[in-house]
Amino acid sequence: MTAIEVRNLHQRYGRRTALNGVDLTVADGEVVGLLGRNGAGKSTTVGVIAGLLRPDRGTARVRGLDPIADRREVRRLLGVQLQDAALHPSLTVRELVRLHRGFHATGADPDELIETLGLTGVRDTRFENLSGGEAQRTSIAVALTGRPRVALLDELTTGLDPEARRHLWRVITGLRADGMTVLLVSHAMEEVERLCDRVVLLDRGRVLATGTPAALIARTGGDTLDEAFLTLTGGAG
Ligand SMILES: Nc1ncnc2c1ncn2[C@@H]1O[C@H](COP(=O)(O)OP(=O)(O)OP(=O)(O)O)[C@@H](O)[C@H]1O
Repeated sequence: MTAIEVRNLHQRYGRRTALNGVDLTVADGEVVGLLGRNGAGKSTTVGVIAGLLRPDRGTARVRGLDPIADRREVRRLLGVQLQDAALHPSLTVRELVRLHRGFHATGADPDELIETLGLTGVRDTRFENLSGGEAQRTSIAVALTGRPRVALLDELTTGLDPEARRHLWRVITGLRADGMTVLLVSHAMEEVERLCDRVVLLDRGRVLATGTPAALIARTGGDTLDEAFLTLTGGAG
């Protein structure tokens, strides 16, 4: 079964072309990194897959379902963590996780999830008073409340301290072992090398390269994914 299938996506914002024919496939159980320079079109792609944005052209499918036409079914399958998630500011971490858990017929135990994300110490703190990293982890907890089969994680660990980042990598590795599929937007190449089976590199709204991290490194003749990224996007030197 294909978890995510994106075909020929085109999206413009006014005169700016954000997506210019993006194709992307994520197999069930795969962890795929979506990489690219700022403005390459990663969040726009995620927005289309999440059903938040109707593309000008092209299609997105989540386990064969249309994110807009089949919104209810897709919501059951999909967990979405967005950059700068706007959660209700005056609710506490625990209230937020419980509230979102209530949107799903089945799902994770809220207190277990709070513990897993390392948020027990701030579970009674309002969202508006959390630190950046705590707010980020709360948005991930909210994305995982329904035990999604497919997760879209947009900048999973941006703004997290090194310990929290490593902790989260272990969380994702564990969820993956349980069969969760992940599309991970990331600028952190170490994270991508550790977590991802495959990467899709976007550049100016097109797929520039795709393959395993090791294959991209080999293809560019460098030693690290950082170098491969810079070589492929023309940013080296
Ligand atoms: N709502 C919008 N209105 C106008 N332009 C937009 C809008 N959203 C995105 N864009 C533009 O579309 C392009 C792609 O943006 P997108 O957010 O998808 O990039 P990204 O790869 O996620 O970038 P980043 O790494 O900075 O998060 C950018 O040029 C951006 O300025």
